[in-house]
Amino acid sequence: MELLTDDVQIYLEQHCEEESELLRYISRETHLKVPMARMLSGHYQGRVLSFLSKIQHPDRILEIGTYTGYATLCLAEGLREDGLLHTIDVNEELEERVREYFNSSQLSNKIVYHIGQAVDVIPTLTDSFDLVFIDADKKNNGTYYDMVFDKVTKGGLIIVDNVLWHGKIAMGAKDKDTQNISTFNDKVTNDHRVEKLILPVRDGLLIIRKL
Ligand SMILES: C[S@@+](CC[C@H](N)C(=O)[O-])C[C@H]1O[C@@H](n2cnc3c(N)ncnc32)[C@H](O)[C@@H]1O
Repeated sequence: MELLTDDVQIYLEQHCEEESELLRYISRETHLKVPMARMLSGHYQGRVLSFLSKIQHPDRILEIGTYTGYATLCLAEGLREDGLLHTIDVNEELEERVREYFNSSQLSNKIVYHIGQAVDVIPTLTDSFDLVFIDADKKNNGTYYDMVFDKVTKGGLIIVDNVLWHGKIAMGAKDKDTQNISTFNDKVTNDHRVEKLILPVRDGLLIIRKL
C-alpha cells in the first residue's frame, strides 16, 4: 500500500526543488538496469533528505545502505566545506556503477564508499557523526541504532527509512518483517535519550534527534 496517491506524489515533486541532472540519470539507470529499483529514495524523499542535511549542516555523515548512491548524493549536499560522508553497502556487484556515479559528482571527494557488512565496517569508523541514515536490511535497524548511538554527536540526527512499511505496521500485520520494524519503532519511542518523529514521507522516515 502506498501512503500517498500518485496525484499527491506528483504534486509534491512539482512543488519542491528539481532533481539535478545526475540524480535524474541515476534514478533512470537504476530503474532500467538494477534489480529492486523501488529501494531508491527518489525525487521527493531525496529532497527531504537534502533539506534535513542542509539544516543540520553536518561535518560527518554515515549512511548504512548505499544501493545506487541516490540518497548518498542528496545527503552530501548539506555537508560542511570540509565535511565527509561514509556510506556502506554489502553489494559488491553495484560497486563499479556506484563509483562511476560518485565520480560524476562534484561531491565525490567528500564521499568514502565502503563495501562490506555494516556490522563489520561500523566499528572501524572512528569519526563522530552529526547525521546517520539507516537504510539497509531492516531486521538489523536495532543493531545499527545501538552500534552508532555513541558515535552520534549531541543534537545529531539518526534518520531511519521504511518505518511505516507500506502501512502494514499501523495495520498490525503479523509477518516477520513487519514485526521486526514495529519492535524497532517501539524501542525508539521508549528511548528517552532522544526526540523522535515519524514523517509520512514515501514509506515513512523516522527522524531521531539525540538529546
Ligand atoms: C533500501 S537500499 C538503500 C537505498 C539508498 N539508501 C537510497 O535511498 O537510494 C538497501 C541497501 O542496503 C544494502 N544492505 C543490505 N544488507 C546490508 C548489510 N548487512 N550491510 C551493508 N549493506 C546492506 C543492500 O545491498 C541495499 O543496497
